[in-house]
Amino acid sequence: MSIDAAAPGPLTVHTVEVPDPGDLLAALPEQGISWVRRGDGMVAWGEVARRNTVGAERMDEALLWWRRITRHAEVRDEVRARGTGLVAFGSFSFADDSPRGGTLIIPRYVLGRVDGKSFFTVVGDASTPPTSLADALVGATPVAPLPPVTVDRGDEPRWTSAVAAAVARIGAEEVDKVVLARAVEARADGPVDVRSVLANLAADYDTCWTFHVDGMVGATPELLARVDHGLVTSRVLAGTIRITGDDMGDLARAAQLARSSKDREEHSYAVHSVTQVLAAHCASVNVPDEPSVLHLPNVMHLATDITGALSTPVGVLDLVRELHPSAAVCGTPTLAAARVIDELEGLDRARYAGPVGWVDAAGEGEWCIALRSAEMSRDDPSKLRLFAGCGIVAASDPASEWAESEAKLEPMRGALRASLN
Ligand SMILES: C=C(O[C@@H]1C=C(C(=O)O)C=C[C@H]1O)C(=O)O
Repeated sequence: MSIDAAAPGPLTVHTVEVPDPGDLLAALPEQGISWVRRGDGMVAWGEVARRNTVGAERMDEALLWWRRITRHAEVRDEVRARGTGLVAFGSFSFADDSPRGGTLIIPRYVLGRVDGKSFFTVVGDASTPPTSLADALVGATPVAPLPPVTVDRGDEPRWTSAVAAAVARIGAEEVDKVVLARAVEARADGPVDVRSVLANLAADYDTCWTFHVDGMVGATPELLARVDHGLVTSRVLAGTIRITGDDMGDLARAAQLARSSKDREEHSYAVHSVTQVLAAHCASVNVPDEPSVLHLPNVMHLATDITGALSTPVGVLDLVRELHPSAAVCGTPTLAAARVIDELEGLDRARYAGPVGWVDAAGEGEWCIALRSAEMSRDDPSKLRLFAGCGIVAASDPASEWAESEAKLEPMRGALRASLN
């Protein structure tokens, strides 16, 4: 089943090079789209068309729609770099049965910077007059400062008993690994301007992808799939410790993380699930023998960058469809883990832990997993729902997993400058 926006007539797309705009997020009008990492990437605003889908076929339907539109578009691309020409941004629910489904959005304007080149794209139809960047920004409102925000603490006994139940199900050999998540409500004294949240996330988590697509906002470290000139890359994260601020102690704990058999086991499931999918589409896949340790301001993760040269004619969204849900956010084996999640979690994850990213007309693009994130309420701009989850294996301890989930909530709580309720 799908909810279709009227299919637009043939689109005309024009990308030009522009002088470096400086801070991309500072240029973003209210409610815009963000895909920014280390200061580069894209911001986008206005909406030419969107496709909302729900159900198990949500990504397939969105992809078909996208292919139909790109086939008919007239594109004049004077820059020819990553993200230029016609692009769509999207976000999809974690679960097949989530009413939040998924969406692909074609924005009217895209401002981007990649490899030192800045570009501006305008999407319209044959009757759209030429628009400069300055024209496109007319009427943009200044960023509203954040009102005071409080965040719930969450129900520790309930969640830790779900973790204990998951450990028991693993002990009973029903699953090897399962990822359990939880959500906390954030409430502000007034409307939250997503741009101040994005600015804080980008400042604090520069190496993560600071995203905002269709009300889903966050700074994720996990790359599900990037396709660039036929080369596919995926960054698998699984196995986590929190940063304490004591540098020597944290370094020792990083070394411990790299040796920990519990974390290595959790990590290997996630690497295996991604490698299997990529191997079906690449002549060879490069998987480092040992994971590295990724340092973020709040946590450290075991990380493996998997790469391959595509040997079948698939695009990034085909890969995303096959990779989701990876063992990093669901578990192993996938179907059994999804069932345990359904039974123990008691949560609609909505777009959390689902794919978020962008795709271009050639099917290339970059998609991450929507982690360290929050869903903004559609009805009330002063409400958000923050999510975090943890991979549970046989050796998991419920209290440590709670502490880990707290650390994973930190990016969004920090970006909201929230106090605990
Ligand atoms: C589920 C989350 O993170 C995932 C789970 C991890 C783990 O359990 O070690 C690490 C990174 C992510 O793959 C989250 O941030 O909410």
